[in-house]
Amino acid sequence: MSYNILAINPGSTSTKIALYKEETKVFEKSITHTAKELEGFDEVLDQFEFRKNVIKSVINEENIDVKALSAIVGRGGMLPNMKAGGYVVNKDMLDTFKEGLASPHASNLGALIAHDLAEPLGIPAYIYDAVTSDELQEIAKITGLPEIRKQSICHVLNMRAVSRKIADKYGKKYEDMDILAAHLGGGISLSVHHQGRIIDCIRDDEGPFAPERSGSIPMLYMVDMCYSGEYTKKDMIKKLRGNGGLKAYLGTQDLRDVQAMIDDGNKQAELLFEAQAYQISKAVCTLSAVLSGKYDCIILTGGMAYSKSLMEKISERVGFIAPVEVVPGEFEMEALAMGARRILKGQEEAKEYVHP
Ligand SMILES: Nc1ncnc2c1ncn2[C@@H]1O[C@H](COP(=O)(O)OP(=O)(O)OP(=O)(O)O)[C@@H](O)[C@H]1O
Ligand SMILES: CCCC(=O)O
Repeated sequence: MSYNILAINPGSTSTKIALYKEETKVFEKSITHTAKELEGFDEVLDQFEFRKNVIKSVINEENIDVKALSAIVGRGGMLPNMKAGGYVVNKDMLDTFKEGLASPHASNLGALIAHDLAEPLGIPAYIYDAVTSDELQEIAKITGLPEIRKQSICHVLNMRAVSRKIADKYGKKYEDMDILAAHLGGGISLSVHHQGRIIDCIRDDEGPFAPERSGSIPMLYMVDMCYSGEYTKKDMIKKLRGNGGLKAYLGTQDLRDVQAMIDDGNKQAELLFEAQAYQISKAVCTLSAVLSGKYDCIILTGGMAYSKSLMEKISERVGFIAPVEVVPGEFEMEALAMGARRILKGQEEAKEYVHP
């Protein structure tokens, strides 16, 4: 039996769509959404019809025979109570989104749209390796306040996909490797993979600043800003995700622009580039303690991993821990489709989501 899988990935500034026939990508398209296009939507879930129509247009343009689809898989969002791997999009999951129990994130639309498109076709809708998949060991969940338990949030989908690729390269099973991975995209997160499980992570709000995110800030400054009366909660969250990091300093979240600024002699851009490498390296070193420095490798992935100079600066600082593997870009569409394929082939069981 051959499987045709449609993968959809709603991101903060784009919607990606891909069709896989078995392991082969038939096409992939990324539709960029301008800030102006999205500014009319108050909440992420308000973008449902807009994003769905974008996907439907691509389906029409690419002449996809939807009747031949075996399943639709969406990127999993900020749902509570998730483990890594695949889930069937069920009623409990849809209710959880509709009741606003998932923090806002564009990927929340993945499940909703996948379900809406799959239901009339009588095929399953899945999500895979959701952002909030949480398999942290107990000790990693402790914070300094008893009322706050750390919840895992990281680029699970890409970091697990790249880790599997590196395991292949090493001729080993992913489940037999100890890997420290850093996803360096518009947002940055890092994770420790031990026996196929992410047992600790550095979330995007507790680590390095990123092209469009503030990363961690000494907390007393944040408390002062929150209570200054100048900012709403929404403003503050936008500083954390969307308007922080390189963008806040230099007006661009594109590392290539920053590199061009440096070439033009911009000293602030140079300092920020150094600081970006410095903070990422410190985060890698922090996580290195989780497995007492014993890692098969460190993986640097995501869009920023295309920057040779950034990779050299980080490798110089962290290479003493383990070999550094640079895997530029992201493999999220492939990871979604291959996850769904494993489920369809019976190699992996899709979990049933339970309302929290
Ligand atoms: N060839 C390149 N050289 C240097 N930097 C690059 C290159 N290509 C992309 N980047 C940088 O990578 C960053 C975006 O990475 P990526 O595309 O992985 O992020 P995203 O998908 O928007 O967000 P996220 O990965 O957080 O979901 C940007 O700063 C971009 O400028
Ligand atoms: C760190 C959460 C994942 C994302 O921002 O895409």
